[in-house]
Amino acid sequence: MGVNSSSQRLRTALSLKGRSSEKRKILVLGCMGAGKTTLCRMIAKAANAHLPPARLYKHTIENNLLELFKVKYKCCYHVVFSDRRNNDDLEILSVFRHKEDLHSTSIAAIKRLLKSNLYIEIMKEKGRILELPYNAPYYIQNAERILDPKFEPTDADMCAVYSQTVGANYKSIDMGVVTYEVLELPGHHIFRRIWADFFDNTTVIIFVIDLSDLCRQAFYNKGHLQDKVRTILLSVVMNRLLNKTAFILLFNKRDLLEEIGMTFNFQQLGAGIKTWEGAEKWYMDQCMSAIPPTNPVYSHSMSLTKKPDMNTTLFESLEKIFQFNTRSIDLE
Ligand SMILES: Nc1nc2c(ncn2[C@@H]2O[C@H](COP(=O)(O)OP(=O)(O)OP(=O)(O)O)[C@@H](O)[C@H]2O)c(=O)[nH]1
Ligand SMILES: [Mg+2]
Repeated sequence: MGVNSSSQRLRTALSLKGRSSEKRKILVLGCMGAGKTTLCRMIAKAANAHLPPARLYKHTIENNLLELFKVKYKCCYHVVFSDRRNNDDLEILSVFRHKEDLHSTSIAAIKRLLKSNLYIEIMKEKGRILELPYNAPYYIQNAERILDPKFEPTDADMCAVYSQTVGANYKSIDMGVVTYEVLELPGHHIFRRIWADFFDNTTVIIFVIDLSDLCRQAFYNKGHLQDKVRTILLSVVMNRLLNKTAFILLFNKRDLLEEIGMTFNFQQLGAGIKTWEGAEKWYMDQCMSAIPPTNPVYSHSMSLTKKPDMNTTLFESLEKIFQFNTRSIDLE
């Protein structure tokens, strides 16, 4: 998807006539790590709104890479590797605090670990798949470049990065007569308690859902992850401040569902579901059924980082919602 065609589509969606100095609020909600910040960044980019310069992402990207090895260390500190050097290297990284520049000792340790077959060894020893930080394979593939002292973050790096949103991530998109306020609220449960404080006058809620949850064993522990997203969604839609709000359910990380789902056992879901496509449909139906018939709702399944086909999906829905909204305002 070219940025220009995205910009055009988003501008069409947003450029409907409004009253002078009218504000329209788009609230972006969803669980932790679902992809809300990634989405807001893409909307801002398509709207040519101001984005922080790439160099400001450098430190966080390096920390994401380091985190990969810190998690490994926590998961396997008692495992004795065939190459004892691996333990020493993991130990070096576990105590390293990244302040300004990556230390040469840490860079050397990461490079050695990357050359080893550490992942395979850990999985063999532990007999289970590790919970790795978001986009671990991306960081492994791009580690050499990220470790280079002259490293400059690319667009793809900024898409892959994860840093938990604290407070609110706010973008104001000025279209002349109408200003769109895009507000992401953090997904951690501590912050979910205060979501409702931000519900008044919301035109659209974009609720982002991580499809790759379907490939996590925790999803199949009844009452835990499986019902979590639907329960959160239900508590949102039941709020009376949102009885006229339109919903867009954005099922994200389809790339991961497809990749991991190829070999995952979905029969645990029951209802004869065997494929990742079947699981996806089941999940989408479950979540859609949480929205009352009185609220306009659209749903889309996509991968924000791999194939962000927002032209035919998200922006189309926004266009329809704003058209409907403008008509109902005119009728009043
Ligand atoms: N593989 C894959 N990764 C994605 C996709 N969308 C987002 N991510 C990654 O998922 C991680 C979390 O994304 P964020 O957008 O920061 O998540 P968030 O919903 O804002 O999370 P909180 O702010 O903690 O509530 C990041 O590392 C993203 O790069 C996708 O479609 N596919
Ligand atoms: Mg966020």
